[in-house]
Amino acid sequence: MALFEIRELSKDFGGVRAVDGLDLDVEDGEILCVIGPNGAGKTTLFNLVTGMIQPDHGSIVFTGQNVVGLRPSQILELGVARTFQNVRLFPEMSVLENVMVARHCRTRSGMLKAVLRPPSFRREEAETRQRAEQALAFFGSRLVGWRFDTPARSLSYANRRRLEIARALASEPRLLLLDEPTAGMNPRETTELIGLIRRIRDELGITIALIEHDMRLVKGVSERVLVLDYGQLIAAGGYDEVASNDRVIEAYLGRKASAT
Ligand SMILES: Nc1ncnc2c1ncn2[C@@H]1O[C@H](COP(=O)(O)OP(=O)(O)OP(=O)(O)O)[C@@H](O)[C@H]1O
Repeated sequence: MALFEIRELSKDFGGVRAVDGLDLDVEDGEILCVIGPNGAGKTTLFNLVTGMIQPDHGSIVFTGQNVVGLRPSQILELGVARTFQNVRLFPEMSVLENVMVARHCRTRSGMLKAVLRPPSFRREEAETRQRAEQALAFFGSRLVGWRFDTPARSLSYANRRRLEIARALASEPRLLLLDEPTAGMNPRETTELIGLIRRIRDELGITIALIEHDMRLVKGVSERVLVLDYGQLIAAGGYDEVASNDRVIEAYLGRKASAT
């Protein structure tokens, strides 16, 4: 059984059909890239899958459960985490606090316990801290040590993007959705991220789907590439297969000369 099954998924915005009758399976443990020209429906697809918007038609089944109609927090609890095209952190909170907060979906203590601080709360808090530190340690020396206490707003852009991924990891997802993770990164940082994405899958067993415009990353990391155009799946396969597909060249690569 696929980890994720999408059937006949459609979403309209006024007169625009952003996602148009999409059928799509994501296999457990794969690294998948979703590409396509601007406005092809990639972000809308991620928004539908994470419950941020509701489809007009179709089903989205994650580990056997239809998640259409669930709230984003419920979908996160089931194990689908994401990052955003525009980094969304708590700028005044520290690096460590940003990640600890993201574990909220895995903790049980409520407001009362946070005020009274019984032993069960302190145990849970210690575990939350430890798990957050583990998620940050995944990025080598970049987000650890003195950086734990640094406010997120003072991080470099690349480190903010890494912190967003650490936040998603801290929620212990089975499926991680990354929306343009290399936006604003230089070539060296992009190469580093390719290695990191592979490690997330290999070491943590997390299935990864990413939207990306940077073809170095798409080529370097994806085992399967899906190409959307006008909300429809026009091609799927390995990078080389997709890159030589006439419909893709016409719809996407032809319009983006840098995609080689
Ligand atoms: N909230 C919205 N209201 C109205 N139209 C929207 C909304 N969200 C997306 N659209 C439209 O739906 C279509 C698909 O947009 P979407 O952002 O999903 O594309 P994309 O492939 O992610 O593009 P990009 O690569 O530029 O991020 C576009 O025509 C867009 O203008």
